[in-house]
Amino acid sequence: MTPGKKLGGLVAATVTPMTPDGQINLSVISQYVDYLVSKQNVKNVFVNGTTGEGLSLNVQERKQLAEEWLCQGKDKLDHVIIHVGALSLAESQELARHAAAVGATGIAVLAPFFFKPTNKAELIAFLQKVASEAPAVPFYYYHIPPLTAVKIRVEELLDGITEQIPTFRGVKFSDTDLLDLAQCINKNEREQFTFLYGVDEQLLSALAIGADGAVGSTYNYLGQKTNLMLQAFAKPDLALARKYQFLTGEFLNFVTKLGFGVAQTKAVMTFVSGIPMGPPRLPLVDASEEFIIKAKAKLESIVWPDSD
Ligand SMILES: CC(=O)N[C@@H]([C@@H](O)[C@H](O)[C@H](O)CO)[C@@H](O)CC(=O)C(=O)O
Repeated sequence: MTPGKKLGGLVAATVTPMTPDGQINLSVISQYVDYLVSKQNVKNVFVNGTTGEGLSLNVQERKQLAEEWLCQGKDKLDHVIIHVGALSLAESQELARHAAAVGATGIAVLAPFFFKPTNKAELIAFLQKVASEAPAVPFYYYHIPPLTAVKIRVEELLDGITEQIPTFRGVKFSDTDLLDLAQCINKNEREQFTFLYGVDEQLLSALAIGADGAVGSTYNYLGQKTNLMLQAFAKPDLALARKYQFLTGEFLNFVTKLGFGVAQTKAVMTFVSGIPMGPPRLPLVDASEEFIIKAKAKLESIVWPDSD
């Protein structure tokens, strides 16, 4: 890990490799780290999140995964952020303490989504009790209302947040409400929060309003192409940046129509990286053979600007 290096750029929301019989498969994580670094030029990971089926794993499995990513990523990755959100506050606190003990460079927590916080004060109270268990670890709020249905606006949440959560450093913003994101960035620029966008097909729009980077599933296999988009945006060569975004969008649009989620991401990662990611956990079910054939053909048919 690279202590002190500001979080930004691309963060791969890792899938959780599983054996054919559904146990977590720690043995391929070393290979996974090398693949992300060498083939995708991605040196930040977000472990046990949505793509990692974190909420479908038990506490022991989540700890084992966190440890393995931190151990294998030690001298290779810049940031290993561990998602420690859970419906049980006690479990979330236990995971936060563990992430701190094993050297996570950040922890993230989503809003509890069965009994939900109904207002800012309730949400902050929950987040604060988790963050305080890891008082030396940067804390990120994981905003993903399409899955949690907790729609408290982040703009409102951030107002005065460091008074209650001194370790608060930023947001993983997985929502399409770019007005909310823009207001967060506009108001908090001077506070140096980090805003990582989580809707991969719209990343360029988020960059335009000032996002520092992105966390997402596609950076597992389109990281290198998306890095080229980031470079084009920084240059700036907006026409080129748009081309990358449109092509990523073309792929996601295609697979979304076939039915696309974490199971399908695991299948795509398996055929792109050659690392067996295994099946997802119920209630998710394996991607169909038809999906795999069509998604592979689509991905291979895309002519990227750098390969023209
Ligand atoms: C709902 C969902 O899974 N969103 C993904 C995106 O990366 C998403 O897969 C991508 O934009 C394709 O739609 C991420 O925001 C999730 C994520 O970062 C995570 O796994 O924690």
